[in-house]
Amino acid sequence: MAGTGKLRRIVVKVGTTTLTRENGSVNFRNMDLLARILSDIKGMGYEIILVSSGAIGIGAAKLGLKERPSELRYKQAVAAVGQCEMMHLYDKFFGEYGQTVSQILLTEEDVAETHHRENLINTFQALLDMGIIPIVNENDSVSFAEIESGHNKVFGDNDTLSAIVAVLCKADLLILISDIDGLYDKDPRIHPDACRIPVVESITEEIRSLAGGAGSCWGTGGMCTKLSAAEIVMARGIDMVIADGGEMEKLYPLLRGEPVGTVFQGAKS
Ligand SMILES: Nc1ncnc2c1ncn2[C@@H]1O[C@H](COP(=O)(O)OP(=O)(O)O)[C@@H](O)[C@H]1O
Ligand SMILES: N[C@@H](CCC(=O)OP(=O)(O)O)C(=O)O
Repeated sequence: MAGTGKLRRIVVKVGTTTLTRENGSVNFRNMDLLARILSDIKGMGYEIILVSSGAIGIGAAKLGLKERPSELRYKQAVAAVGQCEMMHLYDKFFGEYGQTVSQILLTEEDVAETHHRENLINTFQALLDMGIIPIVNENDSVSFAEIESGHNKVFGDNDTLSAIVAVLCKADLLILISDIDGLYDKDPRIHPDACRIPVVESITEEIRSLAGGAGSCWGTGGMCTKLSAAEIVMARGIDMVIADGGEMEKLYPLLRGEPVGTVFQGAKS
């Protein structure tokens, strides 16, 4: 696990719930903190790939909408506005900490088609070689898998997308930053007595039965898609951690191997 071996390449996924508030406004504090900590961690010698949700949430904030649009074409239009604004903010915040960022927007076909996939892997490698932080999102204005699908597709939400990116880039660790510090034995928003599960060794039916949907109108997928992501990376021997976006400083002890959030242990070969 983190902190114990030659951990080097980390995929970090951040959810809409960390980048925006429930009232719909952009959480600049969290975006700035994320940029500062990831820049710092990169300075410690790690390679960082950021998978960021938030195009629709940040687009809605920019347009003054009070809730996520429900019609597909409006979601896609809002995502087109929000992706631009989100990258502007990342460029600004990461720039403050001396980093260059880049944008990679993906659809399912980009990963499924061999030639596209190879190009994609080469692009990630070249960016990392140049010390640039790739920031990935689904290409929401073109693809409707993620923003419409629910949990049943192989590709179709940023939790799963981050797992696919982690596998493509042969990452050592996937960190999902959410509005909650891990998987609980029931949804803590509904059950205040819920207990956090510190370590998961395999995604059993019992573990699946604990996962509920998104906790707010801004998040999508909830724990269901996070467990799908865990299943993908664990099968490839990659660890995954769910960590709390409200306690981002805990990424430091996490990388020292201290117990943080819920750790999903990758299969040992
Ligand atoms: N068993 C569970 N343990 C923890 N959180 C759960 C569980 N079941 C459902 N959830 C919900 O999942 C939410 C996080 O997922 P989501 O809303 O999609 O956020 P994100 O934007 O980080 O992807 C939590 O706020 C919580 O309400
Ligand atoms: N691609 C969409 C995010 C969809 C998604 O998976 O959101 P989240 O549950 O916040 O990770 C966007 O950028 O708004």
